[in-house]
Amino acid sequence: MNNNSNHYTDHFMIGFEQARELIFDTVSENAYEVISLADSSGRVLAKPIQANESLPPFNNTAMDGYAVVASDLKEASPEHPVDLKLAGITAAGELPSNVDDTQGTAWKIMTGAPVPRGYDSIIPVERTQLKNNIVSCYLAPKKGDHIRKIGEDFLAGETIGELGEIINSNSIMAYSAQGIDKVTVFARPSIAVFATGKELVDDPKAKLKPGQIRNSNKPFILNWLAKYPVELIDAGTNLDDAEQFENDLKQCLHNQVNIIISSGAVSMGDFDFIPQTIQKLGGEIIFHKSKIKPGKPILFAKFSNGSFYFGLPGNPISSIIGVRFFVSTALRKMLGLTMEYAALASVNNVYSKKAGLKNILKSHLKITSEGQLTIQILDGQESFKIKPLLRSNSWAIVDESIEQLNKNDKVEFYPNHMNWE
Ligand SMILES: Nc1nc2c(c(=O)[nH]1)N[C@H]1C(S)=C(S)[C@@H](COP(=O)(O)OP(=O)(O)OC[C@H]3O[C@@H](n4cnc5c(N)ncnc54)[C@H](O)[C@@H]3O)O[C@H]1N2
Ligand code: MOO
Repeated sequence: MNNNSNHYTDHFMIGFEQARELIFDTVSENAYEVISLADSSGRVLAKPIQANESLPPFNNTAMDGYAVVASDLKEASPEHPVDLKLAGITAAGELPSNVDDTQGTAWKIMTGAPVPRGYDSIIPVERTQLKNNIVSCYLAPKKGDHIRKIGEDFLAGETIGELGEIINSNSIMAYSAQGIDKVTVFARPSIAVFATGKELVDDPKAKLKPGQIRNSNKPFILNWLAKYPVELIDAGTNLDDAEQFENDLKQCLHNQVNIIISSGAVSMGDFDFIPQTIQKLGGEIIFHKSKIKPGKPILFAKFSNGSFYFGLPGNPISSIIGVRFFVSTALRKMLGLTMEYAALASVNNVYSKKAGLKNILKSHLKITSEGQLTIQILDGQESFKIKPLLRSNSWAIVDESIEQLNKNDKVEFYPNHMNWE
């Protein structure tokens, strides 16, 4: 029998929201680094970005057509065209020579070309006819028609990227339009992932011996985290060898890995060596056990070198909940993001649970033909059941006190992945 130190936490289980807030408050933001814009998709801005230049940088035309003086064409209509003298032609990328007297003239101009000084509107080429250098105009334009004004999109100096914003393809277009090729972002947190359990088999080709199962938690955890800007370390599978684990953990601490994750060995079993090893190496257990099902025995600890530890319960669904809701919270803080909040959907089936723990349920969220968000609580909620995940795209969160959900009740939910756009 081991002297499991987590007995003392049996009578105290931290609430789900409280645990996540505590993680968010305990963890600090990562250091900054400057990277090239081309490599920045999915990274988080650590410094705001200002527009270098006004855009458009000059007044230009939105149409292929003629720059004209609107007051010359007041009487123009499809039945009574007004003739103007052709004064010149400019393509996009060219600078027009300016005309002294624009009155009574038109300047041929292509989309994107600067509007020559003295003209105040554009008429599209299809509303005109050109013959012998005379432009017949079939339209009375309003002053400013089809002119894209200097600075109408961006003004030099305005903030176009806020601290904590995630860079996506849209931001890459905007920053490229500004000649910005470097961005300051939060450095990727390093995350080491261990699986523990003597019963685990990593080799997919190996035939299972009695008592063995395949390791599914580690592939999930590595894959889930790979969608975010992190540096992943597969720290191996520990076959319940506490001494080996102690050495591996020492190595992680020596390398100042930001987040260390293990699945398994945090509960009440004789080989649940994670809490003791953490304490032996000077780690402070901040909480062990939360009022949730599945995932109750989750452990969060910190080390004086700045590394954080998440001991995820070994049952597959419990380990998912550990990364989806607890590790993710630390990750968000390290990357300068805000906490995530749940959204609401209407339940479309009846679901019963015991009062006491907050349930986090495998669910299928969909948009109905009426445009409503509905959520179905899936069958097979036990924490060892993996198959329902194949239908599951979200997690419904049902409060401690609730014993039954009825059709059309509102329930909080989170998608499987954090919104990262
Ligand atoms: N006496 C008690 N027993 C248990 C309690 C309790 O409060 N009192 N809590 C139960 C709950 S809830 C959970 S969750 C588990 C958590 O246990 P551990 O974190 O110690 O995990 P293990 O015992 O190592 O494994 C649990 C279960 O999960 C399977 N497993 C483990 N790792 C993997 C992996 N990488 N891939 C796939 N499956 C994995 C393992 O074979 C076990 O079946 O404790 C309960 N017991
Ligand atoms: O709560 Mo354990 O995490 O149900 O399987």
